Amino acid sequence: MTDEIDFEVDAEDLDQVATQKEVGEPSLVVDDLSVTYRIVGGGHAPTETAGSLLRRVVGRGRRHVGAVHEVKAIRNVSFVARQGEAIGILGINGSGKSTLLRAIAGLVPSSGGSVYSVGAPSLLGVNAVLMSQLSGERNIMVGGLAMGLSPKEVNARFDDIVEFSGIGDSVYLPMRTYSSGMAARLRFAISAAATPDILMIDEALATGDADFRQRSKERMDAIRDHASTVFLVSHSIATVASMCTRAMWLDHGRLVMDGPVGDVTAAYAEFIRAKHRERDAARGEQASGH
Ligand SMILES: Nc1ncnc2c1ncn2[C@@H]1O[C@H](COP(=O)(O)OP(=O)(O)OP(=O)(O)O)[C@@H](O)[C@H]1O
Repeated sequence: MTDEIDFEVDAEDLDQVATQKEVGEPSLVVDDLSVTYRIVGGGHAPTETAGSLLRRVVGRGRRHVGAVHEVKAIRNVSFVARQGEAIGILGINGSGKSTLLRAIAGLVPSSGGSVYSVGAPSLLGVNAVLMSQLSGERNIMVGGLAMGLSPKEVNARFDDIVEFSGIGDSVYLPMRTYSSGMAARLRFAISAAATPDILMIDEALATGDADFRQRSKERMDAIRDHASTVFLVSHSIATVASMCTRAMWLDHGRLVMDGPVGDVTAAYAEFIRAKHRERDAARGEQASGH
């Protein structure tokens, strides 16, 4: 867990508001879900103090290289998502946002609780299958297959994906040559090419321009029209406010707030402002030598 606070509070581009749609049947039930990562080796817990480090170094501590420690990334989270909802997931670094999506997609095992879903939730996020040494073209195939499309379906949608991403002829170059914005736009275009029952997008929209965001929003709306649910992880309060109808706020793996997007983004923005004030005050004290 870091105490880094690296995201905006002010909505500089709230030109759009998420389209309200009639919500339908439950698409996903998350019941008392917990996820614990077990880390083998490394030798020390992240909370280690100078004292505990000294004890360990001089051999009186119990920890040793090869020790296992646990990170409770998700703690007893429960909610029901419905068809037609666009749900933003907010929280500072390390609060458990990606882990929650990965657990819903079945990519990490849960240590407690259950997830029930209609269809298979599809996750194409920052850490997804795409490979930097392959061209965008090959990655469209790899990503499309990972989203559940057949090779024929991927080929049929290839031009649309390239056009949506706006990367042009760069699609034939290795992805490692892309800017982070280009890569993020391509990932989003691939994930949005399928219409899964539950689409989960991890940090894909942060780098697009206004035009790309508008197209993304339209695509997310179209997916929701198909009785699907969209989850969107973002560090940007403005993105969640403009793309989502509902928001969840995670902190230390706990779901601290879940409700209409306006209420949650307002409370979360206040929390971030308070963190900024704390940090500035601490810096001020340091600077004045206290
Ligand atoms: N594969 C892993 N092995 C061990 N610990 C992990 C792993 N992935 C995440 N963690 C830890 O689990 C906690 C939650 O991480 P997660 O990536 O889900 O948070 P996040 O809110 O998505 O963070 P960020 O905003 O920085 O992407 C953090 O303490 C992180 O260090």
